Amino acid sequence: MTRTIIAIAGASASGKSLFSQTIYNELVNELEPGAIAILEEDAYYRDQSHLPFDHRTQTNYDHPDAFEHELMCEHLMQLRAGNSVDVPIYDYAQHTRSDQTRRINPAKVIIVEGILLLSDDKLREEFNIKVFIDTPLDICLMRRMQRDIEERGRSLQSVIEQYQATVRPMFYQFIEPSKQNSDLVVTRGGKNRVAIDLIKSKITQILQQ
Ligand SMILES: Nc1ncnc2c1ncn2[C@@H]1O[C@H](COP(=O)(O)OP(=O)(O)O)[C@@H](O)[C@H]1O
Ligand SMILES: Nc1ccn([C@@H]2O[C@H](COP(=O)(O)O)[C@@H](O)[C@H]2O)c(=O)n1
Repeated sequence: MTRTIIAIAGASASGKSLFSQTIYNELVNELEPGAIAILEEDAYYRDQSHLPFDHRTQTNYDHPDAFEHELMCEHLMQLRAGNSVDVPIYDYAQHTRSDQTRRINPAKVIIVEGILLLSDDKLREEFNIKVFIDTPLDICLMRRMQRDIEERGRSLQSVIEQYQATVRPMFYQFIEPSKQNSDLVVTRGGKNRVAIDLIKSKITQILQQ
């Protein structure tokens, strides 16, 4: 069976999760069970349980080295080959993996979302369709502040410091240039209805082949 892997990349808080999740939620009930799956790059942040908490807060989470991309690549190859994989579950408040995993079955269409998907040569080879969510960075920062404080256990001060030290510089060094590797650039993030419908139609077409 041919499987299609769709990558959704872009800055932190650009709307990648909302975009991917909207497509998934709107399709999942009208498709046969197991036709579509969703996978997050964030699940592949390296395990740091061997480090004290204070050290874990100092990690540059926007540099490619923060991710175990080799494991992600291996999992994508396994899914393409028709095998299930056990994906780590990441804990943002603890800055490390939890001891739980989530089983992902080999769906015909797999949506993958994450900040650095298109900057990694090996990972890029696994993607059939590459989308870049292009949201202005000031909008991303506002959304990130709200989300990180409400959902990821952060203080306003820590969001501002991390943004200046790593998030913004790594965006310009790695994420923004990777836009050139995309097939499609989507403006207005997770609520671009035309783009959501286009990807949904493409997925429906793939599943009918
Ligand atoms: N177009 C949009 N309009 C309003 N809010 C949005 C939009 N896109 C995303 N958001 C919100 O911004 C926050 C970050 O979006 P999210 O999808 O989690 O970003 P990412 O996955 O790129 O980090 C979330 O709270 C989300 O609901
Ligand atoms: N312990 C961690 C791990 C990651 N981050 C930040 O998450 C961002 C990527 O996730 P998005 O959902 O926003 O795409 C990335 O910019 C990291 O800075 C973190 O703060 N702490």
